[in-house]
Order: sequence, then structure tokens, then C-alpha cells
Amino acid sequence: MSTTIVPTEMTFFSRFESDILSGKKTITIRDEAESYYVPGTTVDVSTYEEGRWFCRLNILTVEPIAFNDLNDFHAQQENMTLTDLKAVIHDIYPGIEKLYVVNYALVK
Ligand SMILES: CC(=O)Nc1ccn([C@H]2C[C@H](O)[C@@H](CO)O2)c(=O)n1
Repeated sequence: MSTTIVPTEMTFFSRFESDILSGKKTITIRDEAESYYVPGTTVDVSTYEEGRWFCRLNILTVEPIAFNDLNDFHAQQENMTLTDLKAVIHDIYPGIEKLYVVNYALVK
């Protein structure tokens, strides 16, 4: 018998908090270690730096994406330019090609 662990928490760098709360940022791109969010579930969201809770998100979809396939639509959903998005991801996940787009909706 296998047990499936459903993640119930997610962290974001605090600089993204206002974009998430205003609905300007509707996806996050994570590596394999954070690819196990389950569509239809809800996660509590806190800042990575302080661990301060700031919202709940409903996970809509989790889809694999290669770094080289990131496009302007992903950037638009992150509320940044594609150049900035690639730089951010390269900083957080240096050298990682296999990534996951987590699409979410703010729980009101
Ligand atoms: C803080 C932490 O544990 N991990 C991350 C990873 C990514 N993000 C943000 C940065 C970009 O907006 C997207 C794409 O990775 O998600 C983040 O805030 N925290």
C-alpha cells in the first residue's frame, strides 16, 4: 500500500506578496521538489523569509515545462517580462531545465 502526501503549504519570496494578493501573479514555476501540489487542493501561503502567513491558494493545475519553452504568456502570468522571469528562475534554480508551472487562484 502506498501513501500519497498532499502538500498543504507553499512559500513565496515576500517581494511577490502584493502581486499575488492583487491577482497580478497567477502562476509560480517550481522545480521537481515542489511539483507535488495537487489540483483541487488548497495551500496556506507564507513568506519564505519570515514564515508570515498571507493567503490561501487553490491549486488549479500543475504542468511540466522546460526552461527553454518558457514564453511571454508565462511571463505575463508572473507579471514580469520574459527576460526577468528567466533571470529569476535561473537565480532560484540554477541549471535546472525541468520545471513545473503551478497555476493557482486566490481563495477569498
Ligand atoms: C521561496 C521558495 O521557497 N521558492 C520560490 C520559488 C519561486 N518563487 C517565485 C519566483 C517567481 O515569481 C516564480 C517562478 O519561480 O515563483 C518564489 O516566490 N519562491
